[in-house]
Amino acid sequence: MKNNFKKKLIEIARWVNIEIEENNAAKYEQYRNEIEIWNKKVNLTSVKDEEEFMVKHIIDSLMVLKMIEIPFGVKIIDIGTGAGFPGIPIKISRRDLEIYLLDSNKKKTIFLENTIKNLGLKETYVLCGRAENYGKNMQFREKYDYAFARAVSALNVLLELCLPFVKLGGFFVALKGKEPEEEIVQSRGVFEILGGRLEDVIYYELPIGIKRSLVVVEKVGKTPIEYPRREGIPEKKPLFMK
Ligand SMILES: C[S@@+](CC[C@H](N)C(=O)[O-])C[C@H]1O[C@@H](n2cnc3c(N)ncnc32)[C@H](O)[C@@H]1O
Repeated sequence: MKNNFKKKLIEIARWVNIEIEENNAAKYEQYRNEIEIWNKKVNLTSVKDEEEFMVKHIIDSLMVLKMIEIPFGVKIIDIGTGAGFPGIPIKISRRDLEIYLLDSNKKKTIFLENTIKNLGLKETYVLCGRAENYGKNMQFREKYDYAFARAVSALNVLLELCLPFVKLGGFFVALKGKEPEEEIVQSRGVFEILGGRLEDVIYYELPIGIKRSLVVVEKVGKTPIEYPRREGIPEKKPLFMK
């Protein structure tokens, strides 16, 4: 029954010490309903089960707020946001944040525009296009306090796509699986090339025992202007140190 959604979400979130307010739970329900409707025509998620949706999409996104102290009112970009993860759940819980949702898939960005309007989320903006192109545009380059990315690419590729957006002193946070170590080793030297420094790896567990991690990278130097390379190259020829 629909009314159970809010109660169930609040309860599941409490298993991992996340407190969801009743009115925000209603927003999450509305968001889920939007996804369900649009999923018939746009491939937004393969997660159909309600509880799985709560855990793998909503709670997993909110874990970022639980694990990292994000200051009031900062500017965030979610790169390869898809249906809005982690950006939209983060915005629902933290209305003070200014959120940019970037994705290259036009249909997904139409869904996002529509959903933001229906949910009444302020200071939430949708960018349609490739991270490689936006990252070269001075209007967006080194303008964000935080960049997030979940399920987009391997870490060495993500560093090239995401670090250009981050201000000096800001952070790029990659939402990764339970064993990010191999990707971190593969990214050795790449952090430095792009002006990053591996700050922390945070491990956590979702309510149904799924293990995940956050790779936190601080922006300590400017990203050289030749990065990101042109569209498709970061993925095709990831930066790699021998
Ligand atoms: C597997 S989905 C993940 C979506 C969401 N972050 C999540 O965790 O559910 C990856 C998304 O990244 C987008 N994407 C991949 N490469 C991109 C790029 N270079 N620039 C912008 N978006 C990109 C795709 O269009 C897709 O929507």
